[in-house]
Amino acid sequence: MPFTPDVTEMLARARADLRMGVPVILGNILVLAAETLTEDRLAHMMTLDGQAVLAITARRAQTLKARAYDGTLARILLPSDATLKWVHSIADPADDLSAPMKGPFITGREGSADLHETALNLVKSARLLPAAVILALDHPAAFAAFHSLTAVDSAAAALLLQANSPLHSVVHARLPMEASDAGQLHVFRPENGGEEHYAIEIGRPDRSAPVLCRLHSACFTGDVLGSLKCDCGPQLHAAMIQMGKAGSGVLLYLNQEGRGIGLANKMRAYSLQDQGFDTVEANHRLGFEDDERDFRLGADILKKMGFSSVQLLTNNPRKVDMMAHSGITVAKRVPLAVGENPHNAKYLATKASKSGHFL
Ligand SMILES: Nc1nc2c(ncn2[C@@H]2O[C@H](COP(=O)(O)OP(=O)(O)OP(=O)(O)O)[C@@H](O)[C@H]2O)c(=O)[nH]1
Ligand SMILES: [Zn+2]
Repeated sequence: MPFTPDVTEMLARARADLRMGVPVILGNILVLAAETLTEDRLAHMMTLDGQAVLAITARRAQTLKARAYDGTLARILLPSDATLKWVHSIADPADDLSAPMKGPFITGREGSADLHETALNLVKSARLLPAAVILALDHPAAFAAFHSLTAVDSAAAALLLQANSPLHSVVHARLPMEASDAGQLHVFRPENGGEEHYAIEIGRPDRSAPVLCRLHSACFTGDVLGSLKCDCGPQLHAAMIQMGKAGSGVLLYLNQEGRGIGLANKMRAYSLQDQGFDTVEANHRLGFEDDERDFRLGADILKKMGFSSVQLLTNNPRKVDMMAHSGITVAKRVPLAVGENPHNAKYLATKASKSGHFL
């Protein structure tokens, strides 16, 4: 039926619901994001039949010393007297150092954890802390209808959450900039209701030759505020100036703030960095991988714009590999080492030693 939302659209609703603290139904489980859970909803859930669990990633479980029987995740059984503070202290590492004794935890290993994994991917895609309170329901459809909850087919959701959503060009217009007065800004919108991404085209690059290209991930703190904690702002500006001088180039501005964890989680990571953890350790303590970005969308945008070969301005080997795997030839890697200062020297050293960045 043309008016009925499809699974992609239901997933977008589910993301919005979870961000507001509204539970959603995935297959036969009830999912509540730990970050946005409220006292009322937790209390109501505890009146329902069944054993609720708090699903966290194996990364977070490692910090908490909870057994992760399910590979990528752990299912901590909710005790009958579980409080909101208990849930939050497991999901959020903010007070790990001041209140380290959180366990011992009893973790589940019965049955499949596939739905729990999909639920965590959904919560991550909503840019929330990767932790969810989950309860299996006997009659999910009736429960969803009674409480007006968004219900999503779990198998289709699992596939969609792994896939790269198709992007569509929305508009492009002339934009004279300091780096070049022959600029154009293109806006691309994904079908899944996620963040838009931008391409800044400088000059009229020849589509049949390798274009000077930068794949830049959004960094509000570095790009806009001039933060000294990273090198993003200087890299953005240096790349634009280099393209301006060369007379042509394309800069992809991908809205993947905080290496794909979102600004709120990045600020949580910064707080942990102030407690002494490096950029990679901070992501892990929050329950994320080092880098949650999907660079395939950069290759998609280039193809949509008619490019097949790039001279890539980067120090990140993953970006080079992804281009090659996605059918874009990297004719040359152009190093982009700018913006080192006393505040970010350790951050840059960690990227080189732990993430394999070229120096
Ligand atoms: N999670 C997290 N993200 C960070 C931190 N510092 C910077 N970022 C984010 O890291 C991303 C930096 O992206 P890029 O400029 O593409 O940098 P890169 O992956 O090092 O690759 P190149 O600059 O191309 O060499 C941005 O999304 C920033 O918001 C941090 O300490 N933690
Ligand atoms: Zn940055």
